[in-house]
Amino acid sequence: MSKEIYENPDLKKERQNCPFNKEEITHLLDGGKEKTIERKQLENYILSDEQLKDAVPMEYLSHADKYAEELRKACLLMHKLADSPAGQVPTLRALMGAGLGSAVLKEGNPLALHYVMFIPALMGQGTIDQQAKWLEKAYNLNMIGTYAQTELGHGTFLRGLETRATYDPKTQEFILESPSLTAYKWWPGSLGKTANYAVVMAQLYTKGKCEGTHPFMVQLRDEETHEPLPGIVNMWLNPVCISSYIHYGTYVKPTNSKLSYATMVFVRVVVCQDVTTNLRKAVTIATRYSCVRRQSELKPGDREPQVMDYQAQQNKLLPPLAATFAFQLAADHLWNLYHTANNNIEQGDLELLPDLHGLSCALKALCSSEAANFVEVCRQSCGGHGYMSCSNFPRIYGQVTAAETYEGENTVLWLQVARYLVKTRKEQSGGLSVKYLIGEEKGPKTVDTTLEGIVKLYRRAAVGLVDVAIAELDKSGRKGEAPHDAWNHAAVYLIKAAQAHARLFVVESFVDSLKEGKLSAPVRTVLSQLCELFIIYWLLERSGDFFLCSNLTKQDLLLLNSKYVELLAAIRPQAVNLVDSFDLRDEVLNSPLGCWDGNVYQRLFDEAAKSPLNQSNVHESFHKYLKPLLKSNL
Ligand SMILES: CC(C)(COP(=O)(O)OP(=O)(O)OC[C@H]1O[C@@H](n2cnc3c(N)ncnc32)[C@H](O)[C@@H]1OP(=O)(O)O)[C@@H](O)C(=O)NCCC(=O)NCCSC(=O)CCCCCCCCCCCCCCC(=O)O
Ligand SMILES: Cc1cc2nc3c(=O)[nH]c(=O)nc-3n(C[C@H](O)[C@H](O)[C@H](O)COP(=O)(O)OP(=O)(O)OC[C@H]3O[C@@H](n4cnc5c(N)ncnc54)[C@H](O)[C@@H]3O)c2cc1C
Repeated sequence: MSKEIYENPDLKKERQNCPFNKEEITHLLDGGKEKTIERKQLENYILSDEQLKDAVPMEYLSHADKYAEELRKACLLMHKLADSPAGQVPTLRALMGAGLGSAVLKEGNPLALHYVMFIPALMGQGTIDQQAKWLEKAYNLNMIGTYAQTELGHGTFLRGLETRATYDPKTQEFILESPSLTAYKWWPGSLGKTANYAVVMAQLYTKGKCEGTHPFMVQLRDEETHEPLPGIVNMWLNPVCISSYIHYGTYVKPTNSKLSYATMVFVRVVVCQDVTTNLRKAVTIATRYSCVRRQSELKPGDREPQVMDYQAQQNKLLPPLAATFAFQLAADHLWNLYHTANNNIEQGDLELLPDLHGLSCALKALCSSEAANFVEVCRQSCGGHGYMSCSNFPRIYGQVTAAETYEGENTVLWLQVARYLVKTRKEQSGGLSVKYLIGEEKGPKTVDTTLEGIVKLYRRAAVGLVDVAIAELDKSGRKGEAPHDAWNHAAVYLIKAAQAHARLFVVESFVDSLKEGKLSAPVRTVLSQLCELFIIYWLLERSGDFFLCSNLTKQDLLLLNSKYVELLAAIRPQAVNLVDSFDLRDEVLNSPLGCWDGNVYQRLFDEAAKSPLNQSNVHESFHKYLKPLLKSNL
């Protein structure tokens, strides 16, 4: 007799009469029906392997045991990738895209940097010969690499890195050295115990001249014993300059000194997708739990309502739900720009490089910071149970908030965006993705609160805030301030302008995707509601920018507020169906609060029972410490 599959009655009711085809949204997010099939096959291939499951919850292991257990699973995962019917590279991309790795490697993947930075650095910076020598070895996992750039004393300011690579024309070798404690490479993932090679970013010195930071391939450990090579602590020998610019002893400048930063640009593009995947998990957990959880009294005397029926809860969860679609579509646009720009760069055409740098910095900073804020709101929306480690919110939050710092600390990236915007606006040239900055915004300044009208408001804010920042810079200049002081004293305005530009890109991506997309009417309706909700939400959150740069009035704002709460009520009935469309398996969500069947309380109880402290009624520490205290009559 087939076991009756439990489904929480409230969730069951939420799923009845769904007005749209969930699979259509799943396919949209996956990039098509075929991609969904591939993803599901990969999920089955990975998640069905009993050896990839944790014998005990990771939180109860020691630091060293956690490392060993994650390394065991990571190595097994790599074997599965290599044996994957879909091929190693497509499977890896699918694994990363689906956020599957973190479903298996809950404390972090000791081999992630090998795939996310080491191999991309070889592919993006290595010469043909170097790629022939190392890429196959790296793909075959005959070497494990990392990307060692950050030092104890420098992470942001790459021109300040202290690690030196001095070219010796006699031996035609580079001598790498860490001249001081602050020069020690610090933070690179896998560097401590796992990697035996690294791409090391160092200042290249040749003929007594510093030619700036360049990537070097360095062997860190013996391939057999894994012992660190002699002198590895503060002196490295025999590194090889990747994409060598040393030709017969002479340094040949690259066409653009920032091409050595290319790996970071790639990862910033990847991070946008990764934080969106994590946000989808958090929103799914919080939404399902909010429809299972009944609490308090809405109508006196009535049954306790689902907490999702409180407008306050909808205000917490529906904007992040909408954001998952907005960020996914923007990340897709950025990924396409990345590919176009990269193909052009390979042909020597660098025209799109500034756009790619500006946009990748903008979107990485925006998506990571917004996702971190939204994940925290999702956690808080689940009350005490959201605080538990098993809810998975602490881990998801740790992953998205790290992205606010790594791959370029967000403030620093915002200032990079501002530099690009000011230059584009002042020079009235270039700026593929900021064409609105070239020439004047045409048309009347009257405000209409249609979708198109709201997008125009975002454009006015984006160009207006750049002009405000430029006015500040010019004012400081007129007072005789040096450009670097004027820049520093305008930082607040510059960052606001950069953020407004990033939000405009996300808003336009969302609106344009709905215009272009071949969507059924029911899907278009619900996604249009989410789009309108999200762009009004952001406008209300930052209304000051719009008051400053457009003719927005108090009446307009009150009208938009009313529209916003109407949209909350309109979308509320579809919240569970929308998160179901993400098609995230329970093993990927890894949270008793977010499981598909809504059997929350039993699963919470089962999780608690796994704690070592719950394996006996009285822990041994009672007899050692508490009992003597109780008897001590202090
Ligand atoms: C850019 C800097 C801040 C400043 O650099 P400079 O000082 O050299 O430049 P200037 O500011 O003077 O500008 C001069 C000029 O150059 C232009 N410029 C600058 N950068 C670029 C660039 N990249 N490309 C093109 N052009 C550039 C700039 O616009 C100016 O132009 P104009 O003169 O015309 O105005 C620089 O110092 C910098 O980048 N700092 C940040 C350092 C950084 O980013 N470090 C990162 C280290 S690596 C790291 O942190 C790794 C983190 C871990 C990564 C893991 C990612 C995981 C992602 C998800 C994967 C999931 C896989 C698993 C899935 C699962 O498990 O489920
Ligand atoms: C989880 C994690 C994984 C990492 N993995 C790697 C890795 O694999 N490889 C690697 O090389 N690195 C790695 N890093 C390091 C990471 O890249 C750096 O921490 C990051 O680039 C920030 O640099 P920083 O630590 O020097 O911060 P700092 O720049 O020192 O930041 C401190 C403060 O100074 C401010 N600040 C700095 N410069 C400016 C400026 N010009 N204008 C205004 N404010 C400024 C910042 O905004 C910030 O508020 C990792 C970091 C983390 C957290």
